[in-house]
Amino acid sequence: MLPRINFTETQAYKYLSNHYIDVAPRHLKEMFRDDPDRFSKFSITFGDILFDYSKNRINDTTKALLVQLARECQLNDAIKAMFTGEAINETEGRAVLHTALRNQGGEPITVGGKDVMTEVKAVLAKMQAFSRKVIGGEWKGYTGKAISDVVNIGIGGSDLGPVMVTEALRPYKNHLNVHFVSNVDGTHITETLKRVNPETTLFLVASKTFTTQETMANAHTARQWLLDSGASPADIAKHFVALSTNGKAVAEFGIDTQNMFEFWDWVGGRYSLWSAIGLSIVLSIGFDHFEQLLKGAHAADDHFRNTPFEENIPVIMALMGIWYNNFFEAETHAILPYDQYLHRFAAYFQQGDMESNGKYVDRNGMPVDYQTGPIIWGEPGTNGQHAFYQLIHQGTKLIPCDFIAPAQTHNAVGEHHTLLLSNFFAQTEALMNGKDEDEVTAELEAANVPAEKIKHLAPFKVFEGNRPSNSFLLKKVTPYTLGSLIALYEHKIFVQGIIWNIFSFDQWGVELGKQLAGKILPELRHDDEVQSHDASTNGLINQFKRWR
Ligand SMILES: O=P(O)(O)OC[C@H]1O[C@@](O)(CO)[C@@H](O)[C@@H]1O
Repeated sequence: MLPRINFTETQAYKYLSNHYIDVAPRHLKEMFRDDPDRFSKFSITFGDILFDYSKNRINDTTKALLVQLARECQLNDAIKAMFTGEAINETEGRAVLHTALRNQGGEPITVGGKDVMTEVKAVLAKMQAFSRKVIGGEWKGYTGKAISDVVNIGIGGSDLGPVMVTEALRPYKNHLNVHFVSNVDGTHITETLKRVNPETTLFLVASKTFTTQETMANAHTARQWLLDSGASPADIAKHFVALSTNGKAVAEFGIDTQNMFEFWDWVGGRYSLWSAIGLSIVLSIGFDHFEQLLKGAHAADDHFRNTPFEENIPVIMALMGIWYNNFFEAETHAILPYDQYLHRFAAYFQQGDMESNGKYVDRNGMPVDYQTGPIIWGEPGTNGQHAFYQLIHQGTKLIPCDFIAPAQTHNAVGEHHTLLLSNFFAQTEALMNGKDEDEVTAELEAANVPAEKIKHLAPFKVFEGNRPSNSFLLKKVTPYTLGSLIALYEHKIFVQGIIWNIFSFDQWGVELGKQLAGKILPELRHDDEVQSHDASTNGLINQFKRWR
């Protein structure tokens, strides 16, 4: 069982609350001026990843107190509980073992007295064998042609991870075209089916529960599309495989369970890309690269499990986030990858973080009286600079940012990468240093702006600075480094959930909307006016009926 500690009642929290009063007014510019070792002190190199957290509003005391907070919240015990398969997802009575999916250590990991590594390895072998047949052209469609296109039908954790990884690792992709359909909006499946040939298309129905409304609707539409194209029911097996924990529902859909790639209840949907849900990744980049992704994640697991908190990247990431979330009252956290291939990285962690820690009830079942999970958002740089950086630089909200960039690009054209990286370095420097009134005035004078205009203009051109950021510099985005980076973020989320005394691995909050949609659906299947809801919902539904 996970500890039940209210972090706001710990000694560390009390010290941090007082410390905040001292350190909050200090400017990062002064902190760097007063401590020449600041960068070396507050950065960690982990393989080909440099994590620089020196541009945070902290000093040695802050770091020590935050680490003490982690200790007082018994984080070590919680880490052991997760890695050893304890049922830490207590409301669902499940272990949380996405780490087992990428375990390279060879040691057994038991759930319910059974070593799960046997099954994990068996499914990986099945994925490897299957992908070889599809990529190699041995797997044929109903007219005897090789597969050219793969369509992953899934949503949430059965979509976002595969999308993010296949996009991030585009430089490693093979000849197969991989498509993703997630939304129940008919546009998504319609626009995708326009682009593929039924004879050479393989559908992956990706659903842990195999009951998700959107996925089942899209899968049935795809199945009908195949039949309408001339395939027989017997041909379904050539064009559909299932990625699921629910063999019964897979069989009921009409997919041969021989064509099912299994995973297990101890794999959370938003932590499932390492499992059979990752089959679209394997088909896109090949099993060997997928294995590198797993190995990179395992290396991060090792780092997280065996490194003292002071030098532990996920722990430091988490504690920085708690410092802003619970002491500076920041409400969001921006993830800004300076790498176009990582354009879905922030979206992936919107689910990963917000579905894990968007909770208001603590592990005792009581409403919390402090802030829990932040709002995660972000877009690639440099595009964000032309969209929302105005607010980050000069808005009234404090927005802690993670900047991520590769030292080496996969597309060395002209000096594009140098231009990109110059912006990557400049943005965190600008956020930290800002530009004071003297500097603004000097610039305007140098530009021969008349004094009375300078007086009027200067306030709008001053940047307060002192706006915090983390920087992740990767040597290159490869399957291995990407695997490590994703796992580092996963463990950050875990650490924050432990300290906030919440359960990070269930998601009861997604159920009510689904439940109500299930009640409204039959009301939309006829044209009679509805009066069964509040005036707004009735009004909306009835106008919809008049207009459709
Ligand atoms: O994989 P499946 O069972 O179809 O669930 C899809 C997604 O739906 C949820 O919102 C849970 O209902 C996410 O947690 C999950 O990743």
